[in-house]
Amino acid sequence: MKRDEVRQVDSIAINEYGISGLVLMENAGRGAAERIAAWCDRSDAVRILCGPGNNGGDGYVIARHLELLGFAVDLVALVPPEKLSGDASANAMIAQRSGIPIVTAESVSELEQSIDGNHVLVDCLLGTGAKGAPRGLYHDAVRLANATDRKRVAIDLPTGLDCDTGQPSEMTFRADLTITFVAAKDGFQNPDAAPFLGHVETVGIGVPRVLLRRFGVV
Ligand SMILES: NC(=O)C1=CN([C@@H]2O[C@H](COP(=O)(O)OP(=O)(O)OC[C@H]3O[C@@H](n4cnc5c(N)ncnc54)[C@H](O)[C@@H]3O)[C@@H](O)[C@H]2O)[C@H](O)CC1
Ligand SMILES: [K+]
Repeated sequence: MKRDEVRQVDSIAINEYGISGLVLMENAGRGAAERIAAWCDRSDAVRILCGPGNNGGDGYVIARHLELLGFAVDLVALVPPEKLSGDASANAMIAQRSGIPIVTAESVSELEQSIDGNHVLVDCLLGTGAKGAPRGLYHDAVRLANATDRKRVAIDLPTGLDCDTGQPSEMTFRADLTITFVAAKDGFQNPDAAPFLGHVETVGIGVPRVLLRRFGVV
């Protein structure tokens, strides 16, 4: 699917079918957590890097469900939870109230302290809302994450990869596993994307079959 199509699925599910965005985010995050749990060792500590939007919001849901599955998990917020909005803000609040460890990292030095070689790293930095190559702190977060030797998971798509063309930017999260929502993105067919996607798995988010049919997903 194209970026715009998958974003339409999201808004049609909410506006035409009346499914709350929170339900979509919960389904996305729970499904992603279950795939990460199946792919990691229970002994792996997992650190989720959260960006400014709903891709970051997914990260707060993933954290809650990974903890329920028995993993040691924490979050690095590149935007303080209180500055988030909408569904991302709601789930950041829930994670905070659930006592899931969250550190904010708003500088490169803070990032350097939190992105280390001891955790499986999950990229919830930028998703389908990204435009162009990761800028500023997001560029640094991808650089630091790629420099560790631990396993890396991308949520929805690797930060830095163009959703529709599959063209990697000069700083693209190099995932071993990519968990994408609703359907694989058109750009995933580009051979240049393969080193950054790793193994790709698709997770459904609960939108009705009739809506998936409208977009040719089923
Ligand atoms: N139906 C679905 O597929 C669902 C998807 N979900 C998740 O939501 C994200 C898309 O969320 P959105 O808030 O629209 O965008 P992002 O999270 O990607 O954040 C965009 C945000 O980031 C800033 N930004 C944009 N480009 C750059 C850049 N090059 N460098 C730095 N910063 C950038 C800008 O502020 C943008 O506003 C989707 O991927 C899924 O993960 C739902 O959770 C469930 C349903
Ligand atoms: K991502």
